[in-house]
Amino acid sequence: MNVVGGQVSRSNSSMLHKRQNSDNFIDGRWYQSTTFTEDLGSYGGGVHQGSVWSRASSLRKASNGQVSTSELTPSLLDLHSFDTELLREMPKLQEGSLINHPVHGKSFDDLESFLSSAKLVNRSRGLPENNLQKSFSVDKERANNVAKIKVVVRKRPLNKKEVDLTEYVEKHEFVFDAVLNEDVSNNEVYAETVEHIVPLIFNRTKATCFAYGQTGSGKTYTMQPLPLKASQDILTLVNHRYQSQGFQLFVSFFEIYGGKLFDLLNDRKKLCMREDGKQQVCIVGLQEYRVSNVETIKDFIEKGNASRSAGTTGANEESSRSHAILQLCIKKSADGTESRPARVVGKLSFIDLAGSERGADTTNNDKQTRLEGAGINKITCFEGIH
Ligand SMILES: Nc1ncnc2c1ncn2[C@@H]1O[C@H](COP(=O)(O)OP(=O)(O)OP(=O)(O)O)[C@@H](O)[C@H]1O
Repeated sequence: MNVVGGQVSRSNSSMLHKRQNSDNFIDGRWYQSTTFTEDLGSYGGGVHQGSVWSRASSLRKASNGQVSTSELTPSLLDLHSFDTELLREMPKLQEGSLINHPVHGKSFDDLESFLSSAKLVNRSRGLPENNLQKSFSVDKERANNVAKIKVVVRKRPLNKKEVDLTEYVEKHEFVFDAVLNEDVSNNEVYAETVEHIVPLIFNRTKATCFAYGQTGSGKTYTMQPLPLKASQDILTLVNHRYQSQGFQLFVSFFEIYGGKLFDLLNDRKKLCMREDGKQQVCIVGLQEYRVSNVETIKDFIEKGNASRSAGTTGANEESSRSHAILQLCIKKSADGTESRPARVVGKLSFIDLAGSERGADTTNNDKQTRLEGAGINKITCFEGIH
């Protein structure tokens, strides 16, 4: 693999960090990438058939905590992820209608206080104080796009059916935040991607981790252990650092299959996705469960995984045919007790995307599998979701 720029390698592993170049198909192996985003507000999104969509510039939080307008580097893309809010089912809702509902926890109120207290608007644009209000609506919209993105590529070992085609592979250069070789364990993947984000969700942060890559590249293998490890760490914080502060952990799990939504923790009940007046995506009828011990979470995750739509493709015998979204939500009531309804404080979303499929991977597939593939590739664009 070609590498340019500085590298830092872990003393005890083959992890390589920062500014590395690689192919989607390198050294005869397929790669999948894990992307992690943190967001201060709402989410939108766009991933277009293997490439991450980015904007030319955005507000970005610097290491000193200030936000500045800057060009995005290739390794820090302004990708919107998508977020969901739970909505109780309402019998009179019409298909496709917009609905208003109390947005739990965050959004513009929190963001406004964040922006004004940090004087982000003035600092980032150099405007006089009295222009602050005038420019606020523009900045509010831009600040909603504030995102930190980390893109990590993991290389998997060849399987028995694969041959090493390294010498025939065209070389292309890409830049990632980290590249994890085939001897890196799932625990190390967790440490590299999710672990440091967990404490932030107790502080009004919503974050998304998703795996993206071709069918058979190892997305499910990589993603499946992450929510359980994150839950363990969340519960440790709830029971120790935040003991008696009224934080509660909730889990929900659903999939998008063939353009439809199914609740994986509620007998695959069909769900509706809607957008409210604040462009928040709402999953109507999705069940979420309060969890307070790791065993229960493990059971939920296993149950959800067992309910996922799976099939066989030319490239993967046990291919996920759906996009699966598992959310860990931290809530807290206003007074920290359980007597009042809890509101969302932060959320961690894990998205195991169905594999993007090349035509070459689907030549042996039957009609249903090909239609699934077309649907998967279409939905991967997240059109209509954000
Ligand atoms: N890092 C790894 N080490 C060992 N085996 C791996 C690794 N990554 C993936 N595999 C194996 O490769 C096969 C394909 O992996 P997986 O099902 O996770 O791919 P996928 O990208 O989720 O595919 P699809 O999109 O079709 O669902 C599985 O048998 C899995 O056990």
